[in-house]
Amino acid sequence: KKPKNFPPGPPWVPVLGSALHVNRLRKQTGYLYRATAELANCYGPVVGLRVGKDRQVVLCGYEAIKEMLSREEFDGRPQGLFYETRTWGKRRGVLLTDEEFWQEQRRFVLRHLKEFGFGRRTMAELVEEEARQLVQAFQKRLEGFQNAGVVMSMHNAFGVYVLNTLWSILAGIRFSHSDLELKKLQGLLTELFANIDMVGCLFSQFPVLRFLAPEFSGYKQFLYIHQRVWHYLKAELDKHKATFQPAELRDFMDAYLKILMSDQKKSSFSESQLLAICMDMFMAGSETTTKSLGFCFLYLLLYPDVQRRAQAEIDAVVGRERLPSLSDRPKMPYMEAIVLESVRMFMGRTFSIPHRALKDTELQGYHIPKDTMVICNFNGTLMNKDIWGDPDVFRPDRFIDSQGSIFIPDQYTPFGFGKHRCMGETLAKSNVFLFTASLLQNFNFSIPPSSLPPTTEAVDGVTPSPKPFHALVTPRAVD
Ligand code: HEM
Repeated sequence: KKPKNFPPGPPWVPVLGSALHVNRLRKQTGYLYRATAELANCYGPVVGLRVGKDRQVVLCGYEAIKEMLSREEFDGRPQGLFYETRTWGKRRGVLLTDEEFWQEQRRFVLRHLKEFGFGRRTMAELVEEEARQLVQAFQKRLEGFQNAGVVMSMHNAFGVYVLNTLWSILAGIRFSHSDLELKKLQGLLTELFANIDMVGCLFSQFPVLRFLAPEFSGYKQFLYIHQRVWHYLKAELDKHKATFQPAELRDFMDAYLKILMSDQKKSSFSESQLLAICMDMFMAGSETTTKSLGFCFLYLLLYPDVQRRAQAEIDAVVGRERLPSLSDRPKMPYMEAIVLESVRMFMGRTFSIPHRALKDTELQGYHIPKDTMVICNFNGTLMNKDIWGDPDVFRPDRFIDSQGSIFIPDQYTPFGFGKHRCMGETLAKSNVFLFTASLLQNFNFSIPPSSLPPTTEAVDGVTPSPKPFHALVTPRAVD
């Protein structure tokens, strides 16, 4: 039964709630974010749903999103089977935990990512090294083809390089592009991301299905992938333990191990929690950044004039003698605006990570009972015509004011805000900036001859991906 004054939405039927209605709309529109945006057109910016056992409220307007993200009673994260299974039987990590446990762990992670986690090398050096490797890999592919160029698959060109910046910080590891185990793992994660949604999946909404239909409900595959990830991380942790030197901490794993060995550690610290943090970083950091880069290059193909303007800026600020560095960033507002616009195009097609009401409360005048899942549909802000005018157009200029400086409207919140704000924003933006600037400095990207322009329709999932696309990559002529 709908609670009194619960946000408006489609009718609830026994057991299924509004699941069939939402599913029908999803099939019609192709995406869950579009289905809920349609519901917002019908019922208003705060939509109330029930999907199986989950009571959900989807927010599609800036006012509602701002209110929810800035109020502490919405700082919970959902509970239940799905959130326990993903961290091997108990809710752990930093991505989907809450209250005191999460506060302690978030504080530790943030401090060590800043102070120590970047290790002996700074984050700038790490990202610059990966950008150099990326450019070299492209140059190698082009060897022998001179000016004719090579047609390359672009939607998956960045995964290993993004992962390397993250993994160097966490565990001091750099993968080679051909590492087979890593490729397998990345493939599994991508598959998982395409098969579940931000709001869970069939077995989390209808838990009995894990017994009745373990394969159909996604439970079996979910369990399998998370076990694979666990084995992968555990093997690394064992290596760290075997070579650990308390006086010479190498990376985040070492810093955490040191705390685990101290007498004063709080009860939220454990070895499984360390593995869960690594997995969360893996999941929150690699797919998001890689897909933002994917959308970035998709739009650069579709908007060659944006590419030319970026290259003119790179030539003027950096020249052609050295690769761009992060210290060039403040002098390159157009490149910075490309980063903001690419992330808008990516996050404008999805939701935030779900929050949970920690107590009975109100939001925008509606009653929200304790434990309701509350989720932001960023499509309602990042792709809103009233805010952006032409949201479907890739126009970095929208982030540049009349003085030529970066201007970011309040409604631009792809990293969330409030207490759960993204922990990897700086790293993600640095990666997108430097990888894109380094490639554009050296190559031109165009639609391959006799191919149609790539579609901007995405593959749905936890986060959207560009559909596979190719670019003709040619070396830039040196003047
Ligand atoms: C373009 C890339 C990225 C985007 C668009 C993005 C976006 C977000 C969003 C919307 C949230 C949820 C905020 C909320 O629940 O209110 C979030 C949380 C989070 N992100 Fe990111 N993120 C990105 C990259 C990264 C990277 C590279 C890392 C890791 C270094 C990371 C780690 C996290 C973590 C750990 C959280 C959970 C924070 C918490 O609940 O306290 N993210 N991110």
